[in-house]
Amino acid sequence: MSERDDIYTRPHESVADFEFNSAVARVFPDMIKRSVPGYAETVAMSGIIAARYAQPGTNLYDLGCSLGAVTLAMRHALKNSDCRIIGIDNSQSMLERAGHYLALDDDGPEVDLICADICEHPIENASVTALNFVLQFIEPEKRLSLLSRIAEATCDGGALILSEKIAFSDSEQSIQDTLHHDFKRANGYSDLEIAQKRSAIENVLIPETEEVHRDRLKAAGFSQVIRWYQCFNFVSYLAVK
Ligand SMILES: Nc1ncnc2c1ncn2[C@@H]1O[C@H](C[S@+](CC[C@H]([NH3+])C(=O)[O-])CC(=O)[O-])[C@@H](O)[C@H]1O
Ligand SMILES: O=C(O)C(=O)Cc1ccccc1
Repeated sequence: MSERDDIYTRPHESVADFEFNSAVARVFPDMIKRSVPGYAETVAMSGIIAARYAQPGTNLYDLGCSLGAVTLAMRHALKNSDCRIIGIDNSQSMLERAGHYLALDDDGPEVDLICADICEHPIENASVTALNFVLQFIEPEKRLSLLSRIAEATCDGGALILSEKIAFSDSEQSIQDTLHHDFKRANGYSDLEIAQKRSAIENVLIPETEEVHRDRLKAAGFSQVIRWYQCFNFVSYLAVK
């Protein structure tokens, strides 16, 4: 169903900043699977975690839902619940495709797909929120306010699943970068594709260290933060209110 990601195969004189446009939406499942180590596990376990932390009569959010992979995992994991699942993304191209995937697989609780900026859209009555590889694309100065609004909207005992590409403060950075690039190469990306994608995301995907993430999650109002998954420089945290 998804086409192969060939967006950076040809040489570009100057590489434009990466954006979630229709060309990216078209190849997205292939792109994310070949670019993010552990992506499939992160999505599947987000469903398992959501089922554990969901509370009756609440909302489950998938913020920056793209094609709705986590939305679908939550819906499968919560088949007989009265929760509402809300997927939000500001890319119309992504949401249109998410709508098709959801229509093909409509078993489980109701899902709303909303085209909006997650930094602006209200979040309310949440028990579980997934922010899966999205905070890294939000301007750093807006990140605390988004996480604080999520924490504020989350009921006691509710949770945030935060998945991110992270940065390291020491020599671990170059080891993790090398292994990540080896992963991409093993998945069929050429050195040119890897280099051009790296320039495209340089100014838009801004990773931070684990320490910054943990301190900010606490400052936002979450009482406990655990790292439940890591594959190279891609990490997933569970933050419980
Ligand atoms: N301000 C914003 N408001 C709304 N959406 C945004 C914003 N900024 C970026 N996005 C959206 O966040 C998504 C990031 S992809 C998430 C993968 C998904 N979670 C998955 O588990 O498959 C991750 C990646 O491509 O590395 C894109 O769909 C953007 O349009
Ligand atoms: O970090 C990278 O090198 C990536 O390619 C991650 C990524 C995956 C999908 C869209 C944008 C960035």
